[in-house]
Amino acid sequence: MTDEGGVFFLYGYGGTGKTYIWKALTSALRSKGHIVLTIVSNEIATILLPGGRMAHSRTLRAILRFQNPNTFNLPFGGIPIVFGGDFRQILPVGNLRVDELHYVVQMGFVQSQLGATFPSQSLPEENCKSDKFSAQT
Ligand SMILES: Nc1ncnc2c1ncn2[C@@H]1O[C@H](COP(=O)(O)OP(=O)(O)OP(=O)(O)O)[C@@H](O)[C@H]1O
Repeated sequence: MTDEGGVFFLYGYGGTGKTYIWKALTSALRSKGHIVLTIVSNEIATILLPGGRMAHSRTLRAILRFQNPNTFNLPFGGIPIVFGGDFRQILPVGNLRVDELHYVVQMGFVQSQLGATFPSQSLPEENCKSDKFSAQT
């Protein structure tokens, strides 16, 4: 990651290494003195990330209030943001099947005008099927 910031999206099946990358990123940035907010969508996920906090309006308002005249036109005012997750793990909504929900969210977010402006990285499914990590952990 450069010092220029940006918005990124990290995506992959369960067990492919998303949390591992977020933890590594968070530790690397905090060790350099940067402020990193780890915001998650459900209570259980707060224990997975160091300093994890539930997303709520107060947190989001603080992010959206950030103003820098030099980066005014950039998404989120130029704050570096790494979105991520696995849409297959979203809890059921109404009568939608998991694969339908996954499709709806992906189309609405990744394919949106905003989603089209930032790089999206998908972790390979083989990561979770292989035992290549188990020898190292
Ligand atoms: N690059 C890596 N090197 C070593 N171990 C790794 C690496 N990436 C992931 N792992 C290990 O693989 C396992 C699964 O990774 P992780 O929990 O990050 O996956 P995940 O995509 O966040 O899964 P989930 O979506 O189910 O939360 C963990 O035990 C993690 O420590």
